Formats: sequence, C-alpha cells, structure tokens
Amino acid sequence: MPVNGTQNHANALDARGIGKRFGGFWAVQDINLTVRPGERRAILGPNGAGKTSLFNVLTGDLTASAGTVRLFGQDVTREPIHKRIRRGLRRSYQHAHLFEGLTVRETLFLAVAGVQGSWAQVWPLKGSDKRLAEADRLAEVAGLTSFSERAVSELSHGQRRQLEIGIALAENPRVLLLDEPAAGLSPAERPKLSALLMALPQEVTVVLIEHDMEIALQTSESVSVLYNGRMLAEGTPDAIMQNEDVHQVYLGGGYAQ
Ligand SMILES: Nc1ncnc2c1ncn2[C@@H]1O[C@H](COP(=O)(O)OP(=O)(O)OP(=O)(O)O)[C@@H](O)[C@H]1O
Repeated sequence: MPVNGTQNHANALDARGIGKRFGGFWAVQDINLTVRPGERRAILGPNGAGKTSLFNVLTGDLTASAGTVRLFGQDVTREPIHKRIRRGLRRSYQHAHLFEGLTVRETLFLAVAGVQGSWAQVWPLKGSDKRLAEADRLAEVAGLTSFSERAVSELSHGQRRQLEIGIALAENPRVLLLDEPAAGLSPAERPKLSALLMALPQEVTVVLIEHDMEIALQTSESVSVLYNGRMLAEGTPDAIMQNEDVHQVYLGGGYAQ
C-alpha cells in the first residue's frame, strides 16, 4: 500500500535525540537509532535500561519528551499509534492478551480482518473468504499450521509467542517491533523461535528487544545496547561480543537474564 509522502530511500526508522521523562526521571535520554529497511536489529540491555520506554516512544504508546521519530522519512513524533500503524508499524507486547476460547485460525482471522467490533460481523468463517486463506498463511509463517484448530488455551507458552508474531504480521507490516519474543520460553522452545524470527519475510524490518543474548545475536545483523537509559554500544553481533563496555555491564558482572 503506497503511503503518502513516503520516501523509498529513507531509513525504516530514524530516531534522533530521543528522551522519555517520568516526572523528574529520564528513563531514556539522547538516544539515536537508525534502522535500514529490511534490517534485523536487536536492542539489548539489563533490566531497567530503558528498552521498553524507547519502544513505546517509537510506537506512539508513549509521547517523546525529547527528540524526533521518523518512519520511512516521515516525522511521526506527534502521531498517535493508529496513524503509525497505518504507515506499517506493528508491535508485539511483553504480555499480550489473547482470547483463550478462540482457535489459532480464528485468532489470526480476526487479526487479518482487523475486527474491532462484533464477532458476528465475520461469523461464521467461510472457506472462500480470502481473509481465511491469509490467516492460514500467517499460521504457516508462525509455524502453527498443525495447531490451527487448537484453542489458544491449549497452546504452550512458546506457541503463544509464535501466535503473537503471526498476529503482528497481519496486514503486511513494514516495520515489526517485538518486545521480548523469547520471554519465558523454555530452552527447548528457544531454537524454534529463533528459526521463526530468522525466517520472517525479508522485506519486513524487524527490531526486537531481547534479554536472551544468544537469540539476539543469532537473529540480528546489528545490535544496540542500552544501559541506564543511554546508548552504550552499537554494532554487529561480533563487535558487541567483543565490546569491553558491554562485557562490563551486560555480559559480565553476573547479570541474570
Ligand atoms: N510509567 C513509568 N513511570 C515511572 N518510571 C517508569 C515508568 N516506566 C518505566 N519507568 C522506569 O524507567 C526505567 C526504564 O524502564 P524500562 O521498562 O523502559 O526498561 P527496560 O530496559 O525495558 O527494562 P525490563 O528489561 O525490565 O523490561 C526504569 O527505571 C523504570 O522503572
């Protein structure tokens, strides 16, 4: 979908001098973040580093106290969430609310249909509905085809996280912000999620907050490390692994995930 005024050559995301203040406390300050179209970027940092606050400013869940946010060259700093969504920005939340009684297929169908009002608008689901085919495609991307008819309540924690990613992919987002997609997953579930992240459509720009260093470094081509609300380091996974400051505050010092 062409977006008015979009500059194709522009960065997918360009945040300059971002600050977010709660009362007298700056949760993030002077953050610059540039993400190219199609890039995979991880945002790392210990608890309280400011990752979620930064995310919320990018998505419009929070208003920036300082700085500007550009999405494909357009200044969206003062735009509400729904306008950023229209420009192709989507996010997942750390604690998503899923309807336990719906099946995976129904859940994805609703995401595709963008149903805000009554379920009766779309019920019963018809096999010929193009939106149902799209829901099935999303189930495949999310690795949940064989669970399509299962109720959400029957899914494992890992499968729920997969479903959340499927939901976020509805309506073909251009930029996907994932807030700790691996949170709470068992060691056995993590490789599956990594594989899913690596298989996301290449044209989608992905920025993910991740506590799990292995997943972050494996699935991303560049990493930004926040610490105490500031940008501590940015670089390739290799460069971040070798960065002394990152070792001090994140990898070393017994920091627990
Ligand atoms: N609504 C708020 N009001 C006051 N302080 C807040 C608020 N939200 C976040 N903070 C503070 O801002 C700082 C950054 O929090 P934030 O949640 O952004 O960090 P984080 O890196 O996402 O942490 P975590 O990994 O634990 O989710 C923390 O000190 C937090 O207590």
